[in-house]
Formats: sequence, C-alpha cells, structure tokens
Amino acid sequence: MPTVLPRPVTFVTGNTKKLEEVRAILGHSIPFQSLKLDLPELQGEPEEISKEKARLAAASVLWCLLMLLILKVNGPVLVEDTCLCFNALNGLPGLNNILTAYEDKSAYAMCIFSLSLGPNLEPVTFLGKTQGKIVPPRGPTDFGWDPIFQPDGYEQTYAEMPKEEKNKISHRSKALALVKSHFAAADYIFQTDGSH
Ligand SMILES: O=P(O)(O)OP(=O)(O)OP(=O)(O)OC[C@H]1O[C@@H](n2cnc3c(O)ncnc32)[C@H](O)[C@@H]1O
Ligand SMILES: [Mg+2]
Repeated sequence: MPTVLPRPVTFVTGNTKKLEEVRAILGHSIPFQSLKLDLPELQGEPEEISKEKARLAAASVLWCLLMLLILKVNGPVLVEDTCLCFNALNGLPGLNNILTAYEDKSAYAMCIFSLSLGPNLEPVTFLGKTQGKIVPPRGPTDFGWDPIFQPDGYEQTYAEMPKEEKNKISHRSKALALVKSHFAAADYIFQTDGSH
C-alpha cells in the first residue's frame, strides 16, 4: 500500500548555509520545501554529547520535537544535526585549540537526518560521515568549521573547495544520498492540489 503524503517534505532549520547545501544536493529529487525555525539545541552539556552513541540518543529526543513539528507543518518533516568530531577526543565535538595538545588531528564530520512522515509513523534516521583532519583555518569563514576541516584525500579545506566539490563528498551529501534512496525505494505518493 502506498503512503500518501499530504505535502512536500518540509526541511526545518535555522541555518541558512545548511539549507543552501541541502537544496543544492537534493535538487528536484524529492518534493521539498523549507521552514526557517530556530531549533532548540538538544544536546545538553558538551560531555553528554562526547560519544556518537549519545549523539544518536539525542536524535531520539529530536523525534519528540519532530512530532510537534509534524503537527505544525501538517506533513512530512526532515531535520538534521551535524557535528565535527575529534578522534583524539574520542569523538568529542569541541574547540579546535584543544587539539593543539594532541598529535592525532584526525576528525570526522557527521550528519544525522531524521525524517518523520506522520504522527503515527516511526521516524527514520540517515547518517553520513566524512573522515578528515583538523588544520589551521584556511578559506572563507562564512560557514561554521568549514575552514578547519580538510577531508582525507584533499589538499583543500571544506571552505576552500568549490561548493559543488564539497557537496559531492560531504557528510551532508552522504546522508542525503541515503534519504534519496529511501524515497526512491519507498512507496510514497505526494498529494498536490495542482497549484505547484
Ligand atoms: O537549526 P539547525 O539545523 O539545528 O542549525 P544549527 O546551525 O544549529 O546546526 P547544528 O546544530 O546541526 O550544527 C552545529 C554547528 O555546526 C555548524 N555546521 C553544521 N554543518 C556544517 C558544515 O557542513 N560545515 C561547517 N559547519 C557546519 C553549524 O554552523 C553550527 O555552528
Ligand atoms: Mg542546531
């Protein structure tokens, strides 16, 4: 039985840069709209989010928020949480300068999308990771920690790369590839009134 979705997928974020990337990566692959809302930071104290597991647990708190958003949006909702995790600090997201004390500068960028299709349906999560290392900042400073993250196999930081290049290899694009396959495989029908 196909699942009928009454609206396009609403991506909720307070971060314009994130939205730009999601838009560019998704293109027209799924019916999509956005809602700018400052989502509460759900992680709590930094120590609590030091482990990937805890991060995933935080995602379950996010599920509750998703339910509220679904009622607000009255359709499928997609949200995303990102972190830059340092291997020397056991996956702890945190300040670049802490790392100067460690020889191991390896890190990974991680993105977790949560998709909720309706109040009675279990949310689905999609995780994308890109391995790299922390370097002294290089490139434009308009998006978070992009200047200090250099992905493995590249001489440029995320910030120095052309956007299309980052969007090909990023944590976000890997997670969104899973979102796209999910939609390609699922039996969803988007209801439209023909006006768009
Ligand atoms: O409303 P939301 O979607 O939560 O937006 P946010 O800005 O709070 O985003 P996160 O909590 O997911 O991200 C934590 C920080 O990481 C930054 N960030 C997220 N994705 C990034 C990326 O691809 N490159 C660099 N910095 C990024 C972002 O600017 C935040 O300062
Ligand atoms: Mg946030």
